[in-house]
Amino acid sequence: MIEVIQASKAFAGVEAVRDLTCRIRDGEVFGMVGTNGAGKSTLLRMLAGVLRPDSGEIRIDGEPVWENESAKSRICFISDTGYFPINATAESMTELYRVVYPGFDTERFEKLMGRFGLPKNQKIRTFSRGMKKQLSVLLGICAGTKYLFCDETFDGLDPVMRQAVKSIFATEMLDREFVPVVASHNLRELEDFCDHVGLLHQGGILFSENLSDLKMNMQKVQCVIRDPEAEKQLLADLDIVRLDRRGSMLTLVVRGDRDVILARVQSADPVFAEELPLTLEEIFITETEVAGYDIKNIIA
Ligand SMILES: Nc1ncnc2c1ncn2[C@@H]1O[C@H](COP(=O)(O)OP(=O)(O)OP(=O)(O)O)[C@@H](O)[C@H]1O
Repeated sequence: MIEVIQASKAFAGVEAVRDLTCRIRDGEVFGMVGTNGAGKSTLLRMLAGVLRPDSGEIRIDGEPVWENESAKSRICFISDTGYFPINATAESMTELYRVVYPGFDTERFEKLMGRFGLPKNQKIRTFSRGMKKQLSVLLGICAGTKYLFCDETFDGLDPVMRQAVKSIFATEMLDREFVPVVASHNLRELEDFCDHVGLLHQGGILFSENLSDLKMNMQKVQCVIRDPEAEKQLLADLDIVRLDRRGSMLTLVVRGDRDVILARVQSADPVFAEELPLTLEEIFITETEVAGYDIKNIIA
């Protein structure tokens, strides 16, 4: 488990991370989202022991990570830019990784390279952006570390590749201790493979929630209620966090249990009522609006 306890980090007076506390549990894929400059990369670099917090603590499996080789040996960090030496090939990168990560699984790497159709001996500088990201992920997975920190590594991967990475993550999590932490701007991309999501804004964390709990506790319903009095009563009874009215059609985002909400809507004798899927993006937009943040500045 990773524990971040009241961590802060400033650069020349800019508070990149401010008094941030959160936990990343084993057995979960943790997604980190937020605005530009929210502090995601700074937090990831502190988690990886690359940056030292000005105050507060970062603990990996109970040990402080800063200047702790034992904690760091459990971490592989893929930065947003993905560093490859100028003439590097995938083959030469494996040599480098084998030195840094004694548990690097060469056989698995070669299998995955074949599955992804990536060339082993072509200069990486000639790869497309997406191919470089795929290679970074495969190197990171095969490093064999318990924790894999990915900074915007998945932004720009196509849906088929995202699905492939998701299934590899799932296999790794079944086979060994593996805890991926993925920072991204794109809620839709994260929704595909995260169990838990933390939303950062201006150096702080707005929410850190289990994705299925988030979804279970909020519902979206579209309905038309004929009787104005029944409609008024329905709206008064439900814990509505967002209401959109187009003519007689109501679209409601409601906090609470799905069955209870749907039964209450039915009891208002609707002409029409339908449950709609709620995306992670909508949940965050709603939650952040409730928290008083201007969502246009939060979701990139
Ligand atoms: N080395 C640095 N020197 C000075 N300021 C920095 C440095 N690294 C980060 N910052 C500042 O800290 C704040 C947080 O930056 P950070 O890169 O952590 O955000 P981010 O959430 O990853 O942003 P983005 O989504 O745009 O990549 C920003 O205001 C940034 O300018």
